[in-house]
Amino acid sequence: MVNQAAMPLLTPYKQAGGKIDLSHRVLLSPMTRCRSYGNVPQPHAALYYTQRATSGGLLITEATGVSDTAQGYPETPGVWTREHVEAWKPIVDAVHRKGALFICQLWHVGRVSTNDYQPNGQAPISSSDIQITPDGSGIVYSKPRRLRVDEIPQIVDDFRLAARNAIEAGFDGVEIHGANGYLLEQFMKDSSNDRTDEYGGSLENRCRFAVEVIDAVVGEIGAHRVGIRLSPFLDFMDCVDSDPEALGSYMVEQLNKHEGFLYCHMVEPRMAIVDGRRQIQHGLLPFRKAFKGTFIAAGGYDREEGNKVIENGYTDLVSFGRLFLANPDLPKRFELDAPLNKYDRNTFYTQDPIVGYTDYPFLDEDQNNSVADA
Ligand SMILES: Cc1cc2nc3c(=O)[nH]c(=O)nc-3n(C[C@H](O)[C@H](O)[C@H](O)COP(=O)(O)O)c2cc1C
Repeated sequence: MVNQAAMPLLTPYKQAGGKIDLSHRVLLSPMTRCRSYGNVPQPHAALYYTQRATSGGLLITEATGVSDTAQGYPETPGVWTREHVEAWKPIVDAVHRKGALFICQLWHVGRVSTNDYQPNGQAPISSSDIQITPDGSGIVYSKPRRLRVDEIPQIVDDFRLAARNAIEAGFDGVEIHGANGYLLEQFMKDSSNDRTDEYGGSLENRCRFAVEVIDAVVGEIGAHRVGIRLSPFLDFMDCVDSDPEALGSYMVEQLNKHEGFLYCHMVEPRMAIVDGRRQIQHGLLPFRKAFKGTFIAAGGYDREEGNKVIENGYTDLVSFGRLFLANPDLPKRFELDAPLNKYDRNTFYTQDPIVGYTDYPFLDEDQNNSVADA
């Protein structure tokens, strides 16, 4: 039998002088699951996350709201009230009992929302009043309201307090959601930011809000507990930048100013079709090279591609989204090169506490062995 335990994804990783000390490099990507009724994390989340927790693993939570204006999807969790903190505690404890690190992703949707999700039915807030163009999916996001300069410190402070709350709930750190077209990106990218004040125009100005959030969160809980997720190449939610390399590089420079920053987590450009096959474009190398700390790559990875990018040093760690959603024992399956459960898109964002959430099957032990020996 081949000794597959030595495969690159399953080798340990230890961050020099930092918190990350892992037995393998197969991370759970942050994934919104819409099962936190009334924004309160539920006991079924403890089962979902512990199913995916391993000793020496690292999990990132679904995006978690920093305030009552941060919402744009049904039943997503928050971390801005005492009730939220108390509800997270047993979930975090359960994951820790399995020996995994657990990071809370902090989120503000900005304009990816409708008035129905907002307090008093007000308009969602954003960097501008540019509405997301309806894409035929049936969802129409509301026209946002441009934040005034004097309102921005309050939003920055919401991130700071949410980070403090996450630490109080027991999380090992936070990941600032600076990706996928949400509020931080609405400021960073030039398609969604038409401001003419100090938060718009130049790259430095467009990144000012994100940098203020990073600085405030680092000031509150320490750089060693703060990571960030960025997706300079993506065009989700109409957020596109005309120079993604410059944007990503500028942000990495800002992170490097914080000695011991927890990690930089970046999402690949969209998959390209090459010779009829979907391929990852591997656009993150310049950022990986420039960033001084732990680097996480995400977006389209599987066992083969994940092993490749660890082996050639393209990244330190890889996060897996849909494959981990559907395969609670993903590291085990990778180890055995076992077949994977298929994910069901129809239940990604539904509210059932079990179906499509905690009912994806684990490998049966006998099947494990036969696959490993094959
Ligand atoms: C159901 C679902 C929910 C997601 N929610 C989030 C989220 O809350 N925060 C985030 O940064 N990305 C989110 N993503 C993106 C994933 O983290 C990941 O980047 C994406 O699925 C690509 O990786 P994959 O090919 O491994 O699935 C979500 C993806 C899916 C499928």
